[in-house]
Amino acid sequence: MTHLPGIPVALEDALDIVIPTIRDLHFLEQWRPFFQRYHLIVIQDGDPDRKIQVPPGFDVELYTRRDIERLLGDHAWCISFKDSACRCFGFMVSKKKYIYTIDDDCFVAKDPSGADISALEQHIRNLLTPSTPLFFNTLYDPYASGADFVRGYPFSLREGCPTAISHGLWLNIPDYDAPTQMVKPLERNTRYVDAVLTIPKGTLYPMCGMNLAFNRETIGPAMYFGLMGDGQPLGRYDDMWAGWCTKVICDHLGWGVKTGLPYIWHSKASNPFVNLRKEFKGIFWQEDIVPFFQGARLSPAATTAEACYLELAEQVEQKLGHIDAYFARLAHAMVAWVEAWRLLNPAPADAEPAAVAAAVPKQEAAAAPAARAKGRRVG
Ligand SMILES: O=c1ccn([C@@H]2O[C@H](COP(=O)(O)OP(=O)(O)O[C@H]3O[C@@H](CO)[C@H](O)[C@H]3O)[C@@H](O)[C@H]2O)c(=O)[nH]1
Ligand SMILES: [Mn+2]
Repeated sequence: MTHLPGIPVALEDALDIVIPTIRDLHFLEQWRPFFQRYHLIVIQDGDPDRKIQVPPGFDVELYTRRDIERLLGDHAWCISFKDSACRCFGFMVSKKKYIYTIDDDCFVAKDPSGADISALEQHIRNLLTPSTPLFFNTLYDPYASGADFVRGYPFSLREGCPTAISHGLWLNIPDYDAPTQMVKPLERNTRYVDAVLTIPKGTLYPMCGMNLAFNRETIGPAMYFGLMGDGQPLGRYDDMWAGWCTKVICDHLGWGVKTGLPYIWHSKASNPFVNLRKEFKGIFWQEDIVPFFQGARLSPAATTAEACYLELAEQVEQKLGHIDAYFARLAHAMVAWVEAWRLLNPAPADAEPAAVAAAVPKQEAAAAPAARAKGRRVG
């Protein structure tokens, strides 16, 4: 990968890697050259007493369900259990400016030349260069080396917008929904497309959490992966929910979302029948959810991700509550998430408090346990 002047190839002091897992973490061995210099936050889902194997030499902070309950107290209910959505707890406990999240069945992919892809380096490049959501550049990423804005691109727009999210893709097992997986069980993604695109303002997209990086200081408070898994009617829409909420907020606040490079190698196809059971309500609910987000409007007073998120939570309850009682619970969970984010990331003393108390339903409001997040150091 050719170096971009002024863009660092690593951000070990400014980026944490978040991994949700129900498995041993032997996959890290292949990422060692790329990840060893970073702090890893592992969210161990399922049985908190299971001892997961972590290869030696990594700087790992491990959190189990028991830690989540301990640190969040009565707010812990908003963090999903038995679903990869639990990863968002890692976003909350991190203290770094950037987050990279990856699944434990994702490995280092190779580009067409056969070279290992430095996924993290490409995500850092995507995040540290501007996005172009207001006007589409037909030669893809104008900030990439060997590319630029094409003729007719307004010069007034060439500074671009700050990038909030970098959405990477996957070779081998594509992130298909269960019905598609069932009719195309043998399909593998072998196409390496050498492009990074800004998703235009006003356009939603299906965000996958498998290979994702974002600016935690800007869009982090809205990167809630919803109420999924155990006890919930929905699964495998965790990243979709976060993607729809954050895209509406990025559009409102003038931030950009990029998709494309880097690729990782997704090695394991999860069971399509289990996936269908998790997804099926989402498959028809999303025909109402997507128009809701397409029509969502935020007020000019909402100038932070947190304030935007609370406005969205109210609209979710008002406009999706008729579909199923789940959406009122999800709206309350969105508010509890913001409250929990505040518990672990208190705003600086001179910051303006955004009105939350009014939005938090009494039965789910909670005493604020004094908590500086501390997981168990492993490795
Ligand atoms: O209950 C669970 C199940 C899994 N995990 C961890 O989450 C990731 C993803 O799990 P897996 O690779 O088995 O599932 P996929 O279907 O490939 O995941 C993709 O589908 C999306 C649905 O949420 C998800 O965003 C994608 O990642 C692994 O690290 C598991 O260990 C878990 O923590 N809890
Ligand atoms: Mn997987």
